[in-house]
Amino acid sequence: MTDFSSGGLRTALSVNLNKVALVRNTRHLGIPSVCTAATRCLQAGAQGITVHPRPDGRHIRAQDVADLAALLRSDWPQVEFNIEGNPFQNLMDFVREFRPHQATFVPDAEDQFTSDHGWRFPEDLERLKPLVQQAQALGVRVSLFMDPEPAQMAQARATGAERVELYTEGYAASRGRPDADAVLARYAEAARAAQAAGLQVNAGHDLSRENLTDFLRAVPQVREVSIGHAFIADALELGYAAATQDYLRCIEEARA
Ligand SMILES: CC(=O)[C@@H](O)[C@H](O)COP(=O)(O)O
Ligand SMILES: NCC(=O)COP(=O)(O)O
Repeated sequence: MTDFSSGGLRTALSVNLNKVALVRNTRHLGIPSVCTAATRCLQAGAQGITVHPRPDGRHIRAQDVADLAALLRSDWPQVEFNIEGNPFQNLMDFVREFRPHQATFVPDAEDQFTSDHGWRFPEDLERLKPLVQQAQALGVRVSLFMDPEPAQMAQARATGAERVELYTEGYAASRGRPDADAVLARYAEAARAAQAAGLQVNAGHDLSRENLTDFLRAVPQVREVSIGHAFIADALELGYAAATQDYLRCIEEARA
């Protein structure tokens, strides 16, 4: 949950468990467990759990979503559950069955290597509206996965969605390049445009311990970062608890 206690906004850390499931799926032994991973990260202070149950089941599968929903409902009721996916594929089935706190609409093809673009407006506006309404009628907040384009944010809001998630691969890839400052400024501009349109802002994709603090210092009022690939890579070396604490420290450093 976002913490307003100090008057400022503390960005929530939502751990994406896709890659725990990816490793688990390489044997029929049930380990590593996504529920154990979630428990360890939440015990260490993470504020949310994110999963992306892709149609091909390459990592997170329907049973994982069911198990995590039950775990959070029973043991961690204050923790945000965020389910990502394409609402024109299998996402709405999960939204209807599990009613997560948030559904992140991602325009991925079924066979896509990984998420690599956001929604486009006006092309996607009319077809997204009814799905946003369906999710919200179930009490589910909707976040739209978006490229950092300020001019797209007013129409993103016109879908009825409450949030956008800025797709941050472009930021991560720009680090160390001559245009890095300009790229980061673009993300800040996109966030301000989103907020001016009445949207709250999340961020994710290729965020890491190396790039997270600078991003949050430059981009205002980010409500939630969802981090998976780099987080799980760090957890393989440090353990879930130490990795969680490192990422929480990165978030805190951005507030200093
Ligand atoms: C939407 C997004 O950027 C990520 O959350 C996505 O879940 C990554 O998917 P993979 O873990 O399958 O690469
Ligand atoms: N929405 C981004 C996410 O959940 C995880 O992306 P990544 O950290 O695995 O690139």
